[in-house]
Amino acid sequence: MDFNAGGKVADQRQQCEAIYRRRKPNKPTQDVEPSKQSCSARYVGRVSLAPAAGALNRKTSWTRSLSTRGRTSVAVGVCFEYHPQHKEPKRKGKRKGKAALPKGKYKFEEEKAYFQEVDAFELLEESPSPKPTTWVAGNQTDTVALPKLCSPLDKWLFKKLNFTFEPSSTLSKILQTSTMRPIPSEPIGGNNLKSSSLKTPKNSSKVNSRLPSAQSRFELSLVDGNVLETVPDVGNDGCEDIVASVKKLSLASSSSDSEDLDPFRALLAVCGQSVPLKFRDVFSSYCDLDKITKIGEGTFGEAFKAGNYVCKVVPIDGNILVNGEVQKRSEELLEEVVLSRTLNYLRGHEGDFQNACTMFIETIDLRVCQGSYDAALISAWEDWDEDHGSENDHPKAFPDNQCYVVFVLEHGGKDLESFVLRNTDEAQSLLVQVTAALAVAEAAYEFEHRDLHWGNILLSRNDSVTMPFTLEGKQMYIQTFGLGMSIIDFTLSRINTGDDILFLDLSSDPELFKGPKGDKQSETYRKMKEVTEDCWEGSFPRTNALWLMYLVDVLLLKKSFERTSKDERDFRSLKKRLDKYQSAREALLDPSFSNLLVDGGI
Ligand SMILES: Nc1ncnc2c1ncn2[C@@H]1O[C@H](COP(=O)(O)OP(=O)(O)OP(=O)(O)O)[C@@H](O)[C@H]1O
Repeated sequence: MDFNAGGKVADQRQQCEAIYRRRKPNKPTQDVEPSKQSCSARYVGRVSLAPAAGALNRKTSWTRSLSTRGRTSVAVGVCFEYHPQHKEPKRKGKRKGKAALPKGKYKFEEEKAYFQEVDAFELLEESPSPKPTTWVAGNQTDTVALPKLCSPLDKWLFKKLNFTFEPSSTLSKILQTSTMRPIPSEPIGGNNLKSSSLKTPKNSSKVNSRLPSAQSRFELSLVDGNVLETVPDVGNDGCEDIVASVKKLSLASSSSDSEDLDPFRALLAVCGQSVPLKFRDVFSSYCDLDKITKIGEGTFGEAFKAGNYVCKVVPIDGNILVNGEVQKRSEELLEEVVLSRTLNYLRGHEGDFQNACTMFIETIDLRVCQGSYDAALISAWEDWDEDHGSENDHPKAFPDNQCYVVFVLEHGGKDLESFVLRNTDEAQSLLVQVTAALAVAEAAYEFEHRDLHWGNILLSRNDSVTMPFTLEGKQMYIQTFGLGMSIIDFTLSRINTGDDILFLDLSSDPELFKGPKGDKQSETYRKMKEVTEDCWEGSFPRTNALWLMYLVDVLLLKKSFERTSKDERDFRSLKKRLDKYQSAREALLDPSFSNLLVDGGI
């Protein structure tokens, strides 16, 4: 490749220390009078409590790992129950919230020294991450200004009452395809499709996605109208009455009584359930419970490996703080579901075959669970904590009535932060894969990821030589050198589903843009703000190019792999050119990528 060409307050602070570990150090404390706190603070006003005394000590990059991708906000309302959790002190020398460090070739000392150097130089504090504000669904044609921070479901209701008297067509579509059920324990890429589920011509995708997935079977079967026939026995308790549930929901949605539009019920319906399940019902579909292992954690999610899949467990709607954060609400999850389902369509099973790729993580299934954490999950959580030192609260704190959404995802491998790249070939392929994925999603859905930091890019090794994708009708292949890449975490992403524009209004999260000067991730948020002029509903594919520039920086500054000084010069000149591109689509035309792209001849 030739790159040259191209609380509450004071009395509670002490207790708060245990659960506000992720807060940024060195931030001025913003105390809030109890009188000013209210339930609505959960959505609109976010209140900072004093950071833990220990947190005032500057963290090193070495311990910052997860925090950079965590959220910093703390929403406090009088309406939450306060449940302080007493975690045991971290084991010395462990990286908090980190995936296992690669063994063997991993140059631990070298990378540690590098991080220390970086800390001394540029990273004065953690990059702030977005607050979990509510999703906003806009509509290109609506001229009526929507309130800024109302729930998507409210907006759906708003639109229904004022415009169409129908639920959002995006949500309707999702409801129509609410039951995606993988066959339990089937290996990824298994090919035992049932003939009944293959009747639709929509399966004739031009895209050679890796292999037909379990999910496609269910989506296809839904197109056939065989929903109940093809739903296997997975967690049957909760989904006996899927159709009734969905019907009930649509009836509710045509009523003018907003109380009928219970977002939790909508979420259940979207997940093809009428009642929440128990964890063991869901997990036992994928593996023996004693085989569950934890593989990662985020501010909101605990990620467990179950068979060949990853189950990300996100607590919802509860009143206790989890990992220092107010829990996400059903309506927020509804939007995330719509977004991840929409990206699933890119896999070529449905819809726009002009644009297709398999580089966005596949959402295999979505489930709503209720209850305290299962013993098997607690045991997996504790094992991981023992090995890695969890930054999250111990899940035994969850009460019996706690609800969760379980995202059953394709296993995408390790995140770029912990993955050890071997050489320049792999690094270049990674860049081309990310660029192509963004280009495809831009073309299909005006997609912008808006938070593509190194924790949100997953990598794995396989025996592939190329990776296919289709961009604006043209099929292409990327040379992979055996590296597979998947993009995760669409919390900040913006997408135009064709019916709705889904985006997170980052103007309501000023902290996001106050990260340390010189920190590449923080600078990228700031550059996005410049580009969008803080108007986050609009389409600004340039933000994708900004994250590509960030990625080049990460490869140059934070990853060590076999490379020459010419390779480094080439990366630097690529970065300069990326600065001129207005989108990932433009970036994909960069001459330096051409050697890794093979025309599929279509
Ligand atoms: N599909 C997957 N395959 C492999 N690992 C995964 C997968 N999904 C999540 N993980 C692991 O779990 C971690 C947490 O996941 P994720 O970032 O989605 O959680 P989150 O709570 O949304 O994070 P954030 O703190 O950014 O909000 C990831 O960094 C990754 O290590």
